Amino acid sequence: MQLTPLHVQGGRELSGEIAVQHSKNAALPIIVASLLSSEKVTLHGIPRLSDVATILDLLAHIGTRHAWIGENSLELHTPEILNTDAPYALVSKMRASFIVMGPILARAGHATVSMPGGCAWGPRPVDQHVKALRALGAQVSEDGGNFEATRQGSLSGQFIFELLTVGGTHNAILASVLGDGVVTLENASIDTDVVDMIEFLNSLGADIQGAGTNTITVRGVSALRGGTYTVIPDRIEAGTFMMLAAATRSRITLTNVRPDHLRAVTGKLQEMGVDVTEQGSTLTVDARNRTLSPVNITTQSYPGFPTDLQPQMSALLATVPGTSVVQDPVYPDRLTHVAELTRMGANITVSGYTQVIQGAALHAAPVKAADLRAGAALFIAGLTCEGDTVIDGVQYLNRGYERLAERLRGLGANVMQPEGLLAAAD
Ligand SMILES: CC(=O)N[C@H]1[C@@H](OP(=O)(O)OP(=O)(O)OC[C@H]2O[C@@H](n3ccc(=O)[nH]c3=O)[C@H](O)[C@@H]2O)O[C@H](CO)[C@@H](O)[C@@H]1O
Ligand SMILES: C=C(OP(=O)(O)O)C(=O)O
Repeated sequence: MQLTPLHVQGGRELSGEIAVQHSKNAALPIIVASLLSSEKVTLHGIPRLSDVATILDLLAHIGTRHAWIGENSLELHTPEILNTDAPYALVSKMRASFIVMGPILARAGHATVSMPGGCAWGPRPVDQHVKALRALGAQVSEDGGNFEATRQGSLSGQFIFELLTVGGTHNAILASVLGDGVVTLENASIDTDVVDMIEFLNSLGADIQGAGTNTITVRGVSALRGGTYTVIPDRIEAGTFMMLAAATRSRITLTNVRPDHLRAVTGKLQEMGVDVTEQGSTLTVDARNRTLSPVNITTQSYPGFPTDLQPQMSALLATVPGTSVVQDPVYPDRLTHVAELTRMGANITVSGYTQVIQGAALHAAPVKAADLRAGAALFIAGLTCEGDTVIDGVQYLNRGYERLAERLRGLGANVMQPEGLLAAAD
């Protein structure tokens, strides 16, 4: 859905407290994992986002009935798998949809899932998902833009991922939970979103060992029961707000945070001279009256600096005098923010996946977000400068940030609400 542009008038200090939403990237696989149980599952801490609406549309096609039972609580029930396919129209909207392959295959014995296609910032392969399922005994073929997976018996055996993949680890675990085989995944992702999905599945009776380590063992069980689970706080939203506080040289307190999930981000902000203090699930970022220093960043898998915060960090560093170098080898083409920040006066030179950023004051300009985190970067940049920054492509922000304009207005941000920004998920 095309939304009217967002108007941001910055150049003022922000202050106050903001509650961080629960994690989009943990919630999506947990919603998908609910497909493995034929009983009712209740999830708390589900952010109201367009990505959540998209995954619920896909699950409705597969056979899930859902009901919102509170602002951020959702009941899901999949008594049986009605359709074993995930069509292009639904998968192409959001790449995370590809992991429905695992649970459909587990419950129905076969699954047809459209190839996910590229993102705004470049290719996002799924070869590791396919290799893992094949190594564990499934047959996977490619036909007419779809992957078709079938299995005769339970999945079993060992797979060593060739690289760390969050989605690949999700998919392989989801395919292995039901049955009587034993699956060992080596070089598996230790990402917080993988750990959260495993804890959810184990709470329904799955037998998955090794969460948070590179070796995950899944012992098949005959069925999962229903249950209730609360999703972890969103470390990417928290990191976005931390960078917003630093870029606007403000003091902001974030609640509903897991500071232990944000060590790489906190460390870099401290290295820049930002004061970050933790107290339980609260984190205060203070950049008032400070001269910030440039830093170098290289993205990595968790617990390294996340690629999902690279554009926001680039926007912050574009305001910090001196030379910073930002490298994103995880997604080398994730650079759609650069041309738009340049329209706002940023001095960024790109070579491969490396940005060399010479910090300077930015100025307002009309800009366009081409993806979710690029949109967040432009939002941060707009809040650092006076004048009217008009951000087009607001629908991307709705993918990942719940009621962003309204919540930031609570911190004193001057953001005009475009029509439709609240109506993200139903
Ligand atoms: C919905 C969700 O949770 N999305 C996150 C998830 O995406 P996603 O799970 O898709 O990302 P992966 O962790 O799989 O990708 C990491 C790296 O592995 C590569 N790769 C991945 C799979 C594969 O089969 N082959 C392959 O080469 C990718 O191109 C990338 O370079 O983790 C990314 C990396 O932290 C984040 O940017 C996304 O926001
Ligand atoms: C890129 C993201 O999500 P996805 O993997 O669904 O594209 C993100 O959350 O920043």
